[in-house]
Amino acid sequence: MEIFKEFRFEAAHHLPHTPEGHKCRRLHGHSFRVEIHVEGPLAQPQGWVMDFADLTKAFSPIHAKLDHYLLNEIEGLENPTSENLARWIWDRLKPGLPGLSQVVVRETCTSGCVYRGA
Ligand SMILES: Nc1nc2c(c(=O)[nH]1)N=C([C@H](O)[C@H](O)COP(=O)(O)OP(=O)(O)OP(=O)(O)O)CN2
Ligand SMILES: [Zn+2]
Repeated sequence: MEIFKEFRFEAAHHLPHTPEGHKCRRLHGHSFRVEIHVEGPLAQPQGWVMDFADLTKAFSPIHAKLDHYLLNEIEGLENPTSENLARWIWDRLKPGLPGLSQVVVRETCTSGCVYRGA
């Protein structure tokens, strides 16, 4: 069984490796949405994989590092594409959340990335 929780944060970024004149080379912002998925058996008698509140606790320090920051200034996010951000989040969550199965980053309503650890 797999559960997920969605989190939101506001942040600015620019993509320094895009060609001259590319719109994403300019500083701009997004209302990012991040889904954290965890897979595992149903614990009994609770009848859940894990408490959604524990997902919130696990994501909370990461949220604090991202929300209302310029992502390019965060160590490891100097090139903050959706792909790099998804992997950055995964690397920080996985040690404390062994059942982590998927990180989804949505940059806009129509663009995003799914990372499953490889
Ligand atoms: N593979 C990736 N491509 C792009 C990324 C990325 O992280 N990974 N990021 C961007 C920009 O950050 C941009 O802000 C989002 O891209 P895009 O979907 O092109 O934005 P729009 O909402 O303007 O798209 P339209 O659907 O064309 O309006 C670019 N590419
Ligand atoms: Zn962008």
